[in-house]
Amino acid sequence: MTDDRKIMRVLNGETICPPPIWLMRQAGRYLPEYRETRAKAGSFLDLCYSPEFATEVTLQPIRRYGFDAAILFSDILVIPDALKRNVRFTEGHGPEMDPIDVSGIEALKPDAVLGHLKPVFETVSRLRRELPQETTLLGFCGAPWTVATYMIAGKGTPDQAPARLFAYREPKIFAELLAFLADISADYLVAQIDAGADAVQIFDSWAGVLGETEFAAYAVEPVRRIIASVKSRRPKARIIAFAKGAGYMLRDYRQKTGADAIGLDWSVPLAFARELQKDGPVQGNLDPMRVVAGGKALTDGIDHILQELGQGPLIFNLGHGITPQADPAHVTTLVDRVRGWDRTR
Ligand SMILES: Cc1c2[nH]c(c1CCC(=O)O)Cc1[nH]c(c(CCC(=O)O)c1C)Cc1[nH]c(c(CCC(=O)O)c1C)Cc1[nH]c(c(C)c1CCC(=O)O)C2
Repeated sequence: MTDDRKIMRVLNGETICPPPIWLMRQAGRYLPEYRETRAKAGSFLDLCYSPEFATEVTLQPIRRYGFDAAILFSDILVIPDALKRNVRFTEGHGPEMDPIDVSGIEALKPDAVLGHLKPVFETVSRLRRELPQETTLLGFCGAPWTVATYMIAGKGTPDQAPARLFAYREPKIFAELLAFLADISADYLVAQIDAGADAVQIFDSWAGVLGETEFAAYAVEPVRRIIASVKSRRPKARIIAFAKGAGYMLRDYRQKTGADAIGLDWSVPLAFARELQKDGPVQGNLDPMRVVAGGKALTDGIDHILQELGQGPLIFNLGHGITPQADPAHVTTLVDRVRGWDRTR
């Protein structure tokens, strides 16, 4: 019997025409209904830890656009929050937390993490009950490198220099931090899968600031460790790995990490993406600014991706998260255009 979840079929290597679609950050501030629920929920973390509100905002983009996947509403920084790093999201500042040092890393304990994240698993279970059967439910976590960059700087910085510097000065303790984060992230993903997630995505949003040697040690190795751990326990788990900005270093990223599909940002040339697609499914890679611009910038960008990648296993997505300025009507145009694509035309 064929699986009616199209995204799961693509993750298993099938080519589907037109390709299934979801958007990174599809639940978010560009939607008026999100802003309304967000205002009711209290702080951003309150929203993440409220199964009722988190379920509601996850479902909002599914109701509006009928995307082929719903992504659990949460944040990659719930892991440092569960590690008691005093994470806060203040209006206009982006995420902040207490910066960690060597002694702070040595004192980290995994024990209370999964207990703290119980409301997230409750959200996943509710979602699986409420979603249409054909909608793939995606769980996620941040890649250890990306999570560590925020933990060390205590915030996002333009090129995450504090974490790069820390890694050069303290390579041993830094590697220990990444291995620690990899192990709790693997447990976290397994718990999401057990609660009802069909597949999971690992977000390495800051992979692109790493040099070659560091990419191997800090981006590839910890993600490989997570995937090996998850797959040893849940062999049917399907995993998408998204290393933003990694460029040519993606050439053997799938093989080296064991990911089923790889996410591509918009800077990846489509000819190179086609090479990567010979080894398995790819996901991406429309520039989110094309969705803000609309018009010909939007439709040309969509058509180019469909022409170049539509003959192989593709999950249509953006190359990074949709931004608050995007017009919800442009998203309708995007979804209609992808769904209306006919490769024989
Ligand atoms: C680096 C990163 C973070 N969080 C995430 C990443 C990796 C992906 C990426 O690179 O975008 C992942 C994330 N964050 C959020 C989701 C929800 C699911 C979805 O994709 O719809 C997911 C998958 C909600 C969110 N996470 C955040 C918001 C906006 C906060 C709000 O609503 O007030 C949302 C909807 C806050 C957040 N969280 C983070 C930042 C840097 C910010 C501030 C930037 C911003 O405001 O857009 C950390």
